Amino acid sequence: MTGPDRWLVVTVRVADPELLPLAADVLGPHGGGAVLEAEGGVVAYVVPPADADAFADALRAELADELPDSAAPEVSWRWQENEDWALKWKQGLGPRQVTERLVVKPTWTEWEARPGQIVIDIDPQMAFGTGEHATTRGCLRLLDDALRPGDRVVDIGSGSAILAIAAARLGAGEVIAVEYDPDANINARENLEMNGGESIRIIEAMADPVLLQELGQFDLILANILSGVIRPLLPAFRAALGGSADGRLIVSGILRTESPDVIRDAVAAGFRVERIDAEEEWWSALLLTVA
Ligand SMILES: C[S@@+](CC[C@H](N)C(=O)[O-])C[C@H]1O[C@@H](n2cnc3c(N)ncnc32)[C@H](O)[C@@H]1O
Repeated sequence: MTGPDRWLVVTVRVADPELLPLAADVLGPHGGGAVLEAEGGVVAYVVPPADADAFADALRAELADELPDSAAPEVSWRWQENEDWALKWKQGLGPRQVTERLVVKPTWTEWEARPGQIVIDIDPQMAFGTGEHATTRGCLRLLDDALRPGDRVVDIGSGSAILAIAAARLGAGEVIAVEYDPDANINARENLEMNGGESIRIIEAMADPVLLQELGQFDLILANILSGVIRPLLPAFRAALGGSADGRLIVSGILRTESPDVIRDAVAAGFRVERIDAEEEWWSALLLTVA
């Protein structure tokens, strides 16, 4: 495990739990994109700033700007030694069989793979996407079913690149990963190397309609980001799938309570819901393009 000697562990609580994803969106970039739901709110491990109180004040101001007043965000922080943190991760984690074919495991654990099984090694670092989150697992389950050999795939908000790696190992012809967080991408590149994913191209950028248009046409798009990011991008996703006879979009990072709004916008953009995968409070879906 690399990183500083200690982390500033920052927790944001909000009055309305439905606003937690928005709080995560504000906190995420400070913690390299990685946000856990714990301690009654959202938590990020932040590289120690020069002044923790000043950092917390600046974060409070940012939250006040980005969240509705009803959120009433509360920010608290504590220090945690890096060694303990790494150990905590290690002690709690093991291999996870996500589908018949797909297994995700930390490198220090063993898994005896059956013929045809795909084992992805991901060490928990600062990037989101270890298989420990319900949204990642939802995407992997839908992807295992939806991917066709030779597909051109883009993974939007790739984090650790776990979904991009799975797509490549399931037989995609070309995979592009888009992620704006440089720290996540350092981790993602290590993961590509560890999993034979060197052919996957990582684009370090904010996904927007212009970038999507530049990247060309795809058969399958993966987007495990927050619903607030996904909804405005749905028309651009639809356009990027327009050249495929069989365009598929897998979305996640959506709370069950947010799913009606996502479905409404997806239908308006030219999709229909093919399959839903819900785990805990999270909702993921495979959407198909309609003519
Ligand atoms: C919930 S994580 C998903 C990581 C991984 N794909 C998975 O399924 O586990 C979302 C990631 O999207 C990135 N992200 C959020 N909005 C983005 C945008 N507009 N463009 C590129 N990356 C974005 C975040 O930095 C974060 O790493």
